[in-house]
Amino acid sequence: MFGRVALIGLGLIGSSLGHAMRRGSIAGEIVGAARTAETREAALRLGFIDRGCKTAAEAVAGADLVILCTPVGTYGALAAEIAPALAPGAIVTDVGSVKMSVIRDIGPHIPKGVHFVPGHPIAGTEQSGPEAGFAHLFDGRWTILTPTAVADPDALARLTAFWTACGAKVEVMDPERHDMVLAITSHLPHLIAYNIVGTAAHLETVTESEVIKFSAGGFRDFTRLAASDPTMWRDVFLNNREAVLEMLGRFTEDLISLQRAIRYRDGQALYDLFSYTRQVRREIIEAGQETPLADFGRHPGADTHVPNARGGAARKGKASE
Ligand SMILES: NC(=O)c1ccc[n+]([C@@H]2O[C@H](COP(=O)([O-])OP(=O)(O)OC[C@H]3O[C@@H](n4cnc5c(N)ncnc54)[C@H](O)[C@@H]3O)[C@@H](O)[C@H]2O)c1
Ligand SMILES: O=C(O)C(=O)C[C@]1(C(=O)O)C=C[C@@H](O)C=C1
Repeated sequence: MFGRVALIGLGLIGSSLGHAMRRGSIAGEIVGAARTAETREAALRLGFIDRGCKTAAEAVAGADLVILCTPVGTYGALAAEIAPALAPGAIVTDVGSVKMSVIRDIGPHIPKGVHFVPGHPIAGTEQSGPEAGFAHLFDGRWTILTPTAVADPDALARLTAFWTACGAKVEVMDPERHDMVLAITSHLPHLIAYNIVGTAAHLETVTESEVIKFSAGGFRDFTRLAASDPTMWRDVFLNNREAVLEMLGRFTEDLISLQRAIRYRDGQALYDLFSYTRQVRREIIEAGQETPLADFGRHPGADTHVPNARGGAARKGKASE
């Protein structure tokens, strides 16, 4: 499918892509860029690259497809570094968890004749580094592509075929909508996890009690998310600031409603919400995670107001409507 693919960053996502490319015989040669010899050696030993380079500029020379797999805060400097070395006709893409900032940071550096199509696989774990990857990470999961208005249709089609060959289902989305959707479905859950684990750990320290030792399953589920890579998530929150703050505002309002329901012993309100959320979970499982992305944000009785794919506004009413 591609003669030479350059992976910039050989952590969880870079290594998983390398393994997936091997599995599907997608690339003639996989070149990987990592700053440390230790990472390059691990990648060669694990067999998901053919050649390791110390710099990104070295790795992209002669590549037909270049995939940035580093934290989103690095993209501007990396794009500036690789720009002069990119081959004419190459496709540059990324896997970053935020899309507006990626377009802002990479877009201006892309030379004429090189095609830029941003992307984001909605698949991952709390692990990081070259040992963390595996070939089936993307199987049956969504990858969202957010081409700009000037994107080359052929490059978009080739990248769609690439992700499909890696096992993913592909959806094209407006980058602004992507950032709003992911703010509520991925970024906020991580923020909540970081916060609750931090609060519990602090409580344990100040009360000198064994809060964490006796932690229940619910708390342990949060600790998995809260173990995710600090650099990656720092960059996500700094680069999806507006959308996360918007969703955090809505979340806080809903949390205060719950607080009031508990204070005023409004069991019906609690029961109604918990029944609804249980149904959401069942629908996701029944759909085998195939719940359309456009369906997020439904809430019983809520006047949920979600920007639609064209940047306009789509109102969603009660779930039963
Ligand atoms: N972890 C997930 O669940 C997940 C899922 C989807 C997308 N993403 C996105 O994928 C990207 C990579 O995340 P990951 O989970 O693979 O992280 P990771 O920490 O496992 O890997 C990132 C790698 O990039 C390297 N790196 C950092 N700066 C670099 C630079 N300037 N030049 C070269 N290498 C550099 C790091 O040393 C590390 O090996 C991020 O943009 C993240 O937002 C992550
Ligand atoms: O499953 C996990 O551990 C993840 O955090 C993966 C997850 C997510 O929130 O679903 C995290 C960040 C991404 O950009 C995409 C996927």
